[in-house]
Amino acid sequence: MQAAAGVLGFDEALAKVLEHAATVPRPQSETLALLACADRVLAEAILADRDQPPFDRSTRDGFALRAADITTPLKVVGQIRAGEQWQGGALEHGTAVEIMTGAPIPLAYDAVVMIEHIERDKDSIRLTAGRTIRSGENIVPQGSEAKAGQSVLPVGTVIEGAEIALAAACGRSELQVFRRPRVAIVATGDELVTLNATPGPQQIRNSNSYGLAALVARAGGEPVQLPIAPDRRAELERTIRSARDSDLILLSGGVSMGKYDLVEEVLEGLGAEFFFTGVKMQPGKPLVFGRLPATDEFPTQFFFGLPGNPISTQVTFHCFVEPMLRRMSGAAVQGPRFVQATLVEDVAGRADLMRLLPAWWTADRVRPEVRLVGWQGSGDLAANARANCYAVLPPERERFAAGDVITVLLR
Ligand SMILES: Nc1nc2c(c(=O)[nH]1)N[C@H]1C(S)=C(S)[C@@H](COP(=O)(O)OP(=O)(O)OC[C@H]3O[C@@H](n4cnc5c(N)ncnc54)[C@H](O)[C@@H]3O)O[C@H]1N2
Ligand code: MOO
Repeated sequence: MQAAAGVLGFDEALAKVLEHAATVPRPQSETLALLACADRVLAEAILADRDQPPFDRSTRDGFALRAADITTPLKVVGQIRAGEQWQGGALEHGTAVEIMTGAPIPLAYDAVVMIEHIERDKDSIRLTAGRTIRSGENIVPQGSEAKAGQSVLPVGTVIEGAEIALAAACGRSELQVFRRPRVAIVATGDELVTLNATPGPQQIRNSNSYGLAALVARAGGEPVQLPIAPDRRAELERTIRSARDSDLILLSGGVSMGKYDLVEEVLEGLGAEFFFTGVKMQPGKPLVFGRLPATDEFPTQFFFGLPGNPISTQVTFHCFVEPMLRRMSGAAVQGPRFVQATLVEDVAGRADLMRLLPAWWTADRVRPEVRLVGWQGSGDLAANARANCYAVLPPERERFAAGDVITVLLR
């Protein structure tokens, strides 16, 4: 049964989700060991604990010197390795010091000449003909990357390798990160059986709960798989009530036109507000997005009723659930990851809806290309696993030709 709310175009539906995502308050925080912070979101700004670099640093193996001195041969009076400091006393005009990449520049000098750009004769060096050197060349000045006390990473940053390396450079072995939102996953359908059961000939394994759990974890949430809810009002309602202690509910199945598609009816009975009950897209048309009201026990709670067809479930997750979840995990509001690629074959679009078809995207540097993988429709998990993206074919255009640059949804 359909609840009272509209079917929206893709962009309108996405805007609706992002608008509600922006109202979600940031979660509580917790402190974790640095490496346990991967894929989490920063709940504190990371400050540089000292100047970066902490000294004027040589970026090349070569010779430190005064740039203005190199018009004549210079005398090499010593060397400085990374981790050392020049201890050799005053450095007169006409001198140079051999220096390694990463070593501190002596105060008296203002440039480093690469070893490849000099000619050496015993203790004397001179610039190879045709080479020049300017003051400051091959030196990164102290504090030029960050000054001590300066924020180098703001609250809300998703932590990956780059951020972990920077936090480590700032001496941080622990970070304050946001708690992961708990996401209840409820698969509905009388035909579904659990993974450890042997399915009867007409039964279907509940693959959606597993696919969703993996996607939730990757998007920064903590998946909570609830038992399969059969297509009976009372049991469905009981399962949804048992999910009220989570931050978000994802239901799969039971949102289309069938006699036993009860999800919206049961949510409506619980006082749900619906923001949309369908999106002009394929797969994923019956997608439902709404919010349950606060009760004495629980605050308001967003839910998505995802279409049961497994590819519809996954595509709608990437487009709509992931942006909401990223926000709930404390990150800035951001939409799905779209890139562009050249289509290598002709493909049919649909006038009335946006198609998102399983496809293979070659991440080529010069000319990324995309081709459809071929599928049997929105239940085809094997085709979905042969794909690495979805080719996006916007409405109001019935043909897309080989050579057209189109949008691709990454996953
Ligand atoms: N008369 C119409 N029929 C259908 C329409 C329509 O507009 N008019 N829409 C179709 C579209 S599009 C989709 S998508 C499906 C979505 O239906 P439901 O969300 O109600 O999903 P179910 O009917 O429960 O299941 C559909 C399909 O997916 C399989 N499924 C369901 N849950 C799981 C799970 N947890 N793991 C694996 N597979 C699952 C289920 O067995 C069905 O084969 O409706 C179309 N019909
Ligand atoms: O959208 Mo249904 O999602 O086409 O199978």
